[in-house]
Amino acid sequence: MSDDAILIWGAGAIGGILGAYFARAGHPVHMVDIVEDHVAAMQTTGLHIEGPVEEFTQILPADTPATLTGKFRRVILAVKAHHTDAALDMLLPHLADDGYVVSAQNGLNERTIAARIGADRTLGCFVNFGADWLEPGRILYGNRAAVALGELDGSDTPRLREMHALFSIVEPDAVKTDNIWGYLWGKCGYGALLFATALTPASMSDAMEPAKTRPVFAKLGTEAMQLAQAEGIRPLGFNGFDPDAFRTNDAAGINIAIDTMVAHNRKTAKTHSGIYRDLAVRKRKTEVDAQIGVLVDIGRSHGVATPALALLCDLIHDIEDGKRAQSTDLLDLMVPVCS
Ligand SMILES: NC(=O)C1=CN([C@@H]2O[C@H](COP(=O)(O)OP(=O)(O)OC[C@H]3O[C@@H](n4cnc5c(N)ncnc54)[C@H](OP(=O)(O)O)[C@@H]3O)[C@@H](O)[C@H]2O)C=CC1
Ligand SMILES: CC(C)(CO)C(=O)C(=O)O
Repeated sequence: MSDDAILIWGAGAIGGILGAYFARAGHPVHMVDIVEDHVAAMQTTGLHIEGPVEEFTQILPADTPATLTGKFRRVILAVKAHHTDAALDMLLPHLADDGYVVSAQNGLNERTIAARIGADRTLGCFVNFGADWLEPGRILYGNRAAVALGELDGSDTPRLREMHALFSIVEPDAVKTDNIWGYLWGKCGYGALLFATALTPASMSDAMEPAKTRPVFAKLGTEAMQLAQAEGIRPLGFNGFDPDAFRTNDAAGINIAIDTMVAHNRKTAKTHSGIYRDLAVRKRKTEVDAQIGVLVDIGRSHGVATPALALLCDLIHDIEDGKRAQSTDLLDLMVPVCS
């Protein structure tokens, strides 16, 4: 017998918001996280969601992977992309035989998950709302933004409709799509721009706006969207990111897209990306290998050079390793490769 609860594996910024909203709406939810104080807070005083979108506190059943028991049919994975494999090692003993995993993450994690459990047990998901884990039991919900769910083969299934209805509790405009890979690749392009903003201490908007370093953002987006094309994917846009403008290297279209993304991110209480927070606040490794390194590898497999993405990867590694400090100089340093 499997447990009817929705298992949220990784109850940080994204997983925490999903779980709190689902539970408040009356759905059975079970949270899992490796941070013991956070698990204790969710069980006792509750998970506090704060910020401009909504404020509420939700007490939630929660466990660490070590104390969890039972099998679950519906699992939402929301750990950082470089923790996907380790989290799968821990969660698979709890996945029911007829169960499936939804990846509420950035990157192409659905490939990793599908390789472990099969594409038929993997549901695709794209999230672009902004959130920060502040401390045990406290999450900032910075802004609403695009969300999409889809089966990896584009089909419409009862479980897709069920998950779409659940995510619509959090984001009423969530989309049920037959092209989830298009959204995931669109986010790979936007994600590359976010990594570039994290080379600097500036907010996402302040880092992206200046004319002199726009060629860096233009080139990163173009490399990523040309890779999507090489993979046979039709990338999709959202919240200002315009994949076609980047793919075709249309300077006017890219400028409009950057202006729109800057305006979108001026409205969030989450001023800096998750990458910035990993580097500057949490002082830990980022998802760069799992998000940008993967793109460089995909480029190599197609014989497509990705000099800007490769340099971005190196610079983020240098910051992680303490060899360089976050600075707008690092964007300047990328300009010659991107012009
Ligand atoms: N935050 C945001 O605004 C957005 C994030 N995303 C993506 O969503 C994904 C999740 O990010 P986010 O919620 O910000 O990350 P967080 O770090 O806030 O949350 C992840 C949580 O999972 C925990 N964790 C790590 N490994 C395991 C494990 N093996 N088992 C259980 N729990 C584990 C982490 O602990 P610890 O901290 O100790 O590692 C942390 O508490 C990422 O891919 C991110 O890029 C996408 C859109 C927006
Ligand atoms: C900025 C954001 C929230 C997308 O809007 C993101 O995906 C991140 O922080 O990595």
